[in-house]
Amino acid sequence: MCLQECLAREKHPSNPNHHSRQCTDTVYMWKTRDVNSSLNGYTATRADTFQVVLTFRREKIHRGAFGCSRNIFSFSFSQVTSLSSCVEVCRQRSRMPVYQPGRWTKCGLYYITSRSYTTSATNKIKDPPTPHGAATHVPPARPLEEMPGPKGLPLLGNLLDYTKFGNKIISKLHLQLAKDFEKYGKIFKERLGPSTYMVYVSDPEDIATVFRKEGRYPVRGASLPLLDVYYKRTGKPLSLGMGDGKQWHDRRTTTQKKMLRPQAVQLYLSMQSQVTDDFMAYLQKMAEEKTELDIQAELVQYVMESIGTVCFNMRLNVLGAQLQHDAKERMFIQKNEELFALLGDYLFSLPFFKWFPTPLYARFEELYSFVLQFSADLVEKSLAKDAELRATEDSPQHFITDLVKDGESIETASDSAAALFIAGVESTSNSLAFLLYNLARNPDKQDKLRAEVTRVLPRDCHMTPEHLNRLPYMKACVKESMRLSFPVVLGATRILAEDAVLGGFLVPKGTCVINCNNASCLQSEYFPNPHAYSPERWMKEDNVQPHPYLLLPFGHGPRMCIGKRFAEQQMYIAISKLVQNFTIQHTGSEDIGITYTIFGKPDEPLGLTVTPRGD
Ligand code: HEM
Repeated sequence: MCLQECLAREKHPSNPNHHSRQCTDTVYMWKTRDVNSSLNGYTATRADTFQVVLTFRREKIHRGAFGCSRNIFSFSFSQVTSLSSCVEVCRQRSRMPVYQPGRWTKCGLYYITSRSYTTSATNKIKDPPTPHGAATHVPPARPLEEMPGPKGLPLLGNLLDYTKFGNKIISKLHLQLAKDFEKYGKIFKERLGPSTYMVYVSDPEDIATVFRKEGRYPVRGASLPLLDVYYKRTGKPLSLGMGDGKQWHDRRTTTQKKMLRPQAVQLYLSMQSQVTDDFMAYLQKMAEEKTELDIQAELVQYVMESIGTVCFNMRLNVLGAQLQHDAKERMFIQKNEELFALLGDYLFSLPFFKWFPTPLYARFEELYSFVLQFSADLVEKSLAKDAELRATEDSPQHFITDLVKDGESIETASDSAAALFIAGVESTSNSLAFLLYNLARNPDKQDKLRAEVTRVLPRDCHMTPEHLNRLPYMKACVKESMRLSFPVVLGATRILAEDAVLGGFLVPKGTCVINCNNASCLQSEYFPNPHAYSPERWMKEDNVQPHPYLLLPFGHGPRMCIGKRFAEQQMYIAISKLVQNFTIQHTGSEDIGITYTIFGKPDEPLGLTVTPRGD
């Protein structure tokens, strides 16, 4: 029975000449039924208002908890030709995922006639009788070879695109990817070498599928070949976050308990708050003395001090220090920055250095040896200080010693602290710089954030977990800044552990897939007015939340960034205290772009000033 017939049968009980009313509530339990086969065949013909209610269980990523999302959309009948197309429009508008068993719970369908009254009579729409033997129409997945993408050379494929002669220079990769997505759609492939394919995806549903197919020990695929060669040559044991399989997993397990559990990270909150308060005092003093500051450089030193306090449980005293050109700390900052630039440049390059040590490899080794030695010296000092402290204090908090207590060897624990320090400085300082920039460019948002912070956090008070829980707008500001200024050159990459259907193509197990959050984050389909800085998009009161896989700046799943919570906590404290005490202004050029190493950096000085607030 089609809808037209269905409506024609329904008469208002008191006035049989009037067509009705609310036609039906729950049409289908989508958990068990396929949307296309269920809804096709009902053709809407009347120009009445038509509402579709979609309800599904939303998986809250990272926590394993579930929530429910309900969306209602109205159409006139003339806008739709069939219910399935209408439901699909709603689904896309509300950015709900495509139907999956277990995720969808209910799809309700209502009619409100042009006379707009309803009766209690409801009429359940039944499935159209399926002709015997007719198969549900699910288009078969197409082979990977048919997926669109840039044509490559016969043997090399697209490899040369990633050299300095090609269009995929890492520093501006995001711009080329945006063009590719526009040209090929939400998914495209490249060939690296004779038969190795790499697939780029930007649809959040495809991104979710990739994470579901990443396997127990996810493999990133786009590894850092310079590091691989370094560890092979030197024979040193692989550091935290390196290698794959069980070896990677075992190396990470103990450390991750200290870093990703909210309670564990909160233990470091007061240390990070103290460093932040000292930073505020330093900025205040500089303002009083009318000293001009390079805020970006100050942020790097601030993050270094803070992450150093966490990893080594001691102050490095780089905060606000006027570091001499040849000071080891300054050299660490510079060399670490160059190190990440080299790692990024050689992400997809032809690794000649695997076979013979090129000058580039020699430079890399020099830089890496320096930052490792710098961190190892800090570890040594830290352990000596800890031993001293233990003589007087019962159990002072100490990252390395705590890892040892949990079963790590002292060498492994020390190596973890060093690795985290190296990774943490370069990543977080850049994200923080962009956050300040975005707030400076949007004074109304900055004022709104300040109002929230003022309400929740007394001025001379250390940040506590309770304060953090009451600052949703601040968290939205951080999220939105990461959306606009995506912090890593590519979203998380994965080698598929199983075959997957992505964008209608069958992508075989073993293929490297790149989840391009940096592209999806700027698509107007998902984020209306995508270039505007609008933290409100992430606020709970906004009914329609962005799809949970659209923005994953720290990756996702068992291989996600191990420093995520530390980095977030760092940014939360810093930005709350900064807006509370200062007005952040932007005096630089209009639109500052991003240039990528592994991490995104402003491509010119940000031109930020901070002015103390009198209130
Ligand atoms: C804004 C700051 C940061 C961003 C945007 C960021 C981003 C990322 C991303 C995208 C990954 C790959 C995740 C995946 O494949 O799913 C990653 C991995 C990693 N990050 Fe971060 N990160 C940040 C801060 C930090 C900090 C502060 C630390 C250390 C304290 C850190 C240590 C690591 C490590 C060790 C890995 C490798 C994990 C593994 O493979 O097991 N990151 N990060």
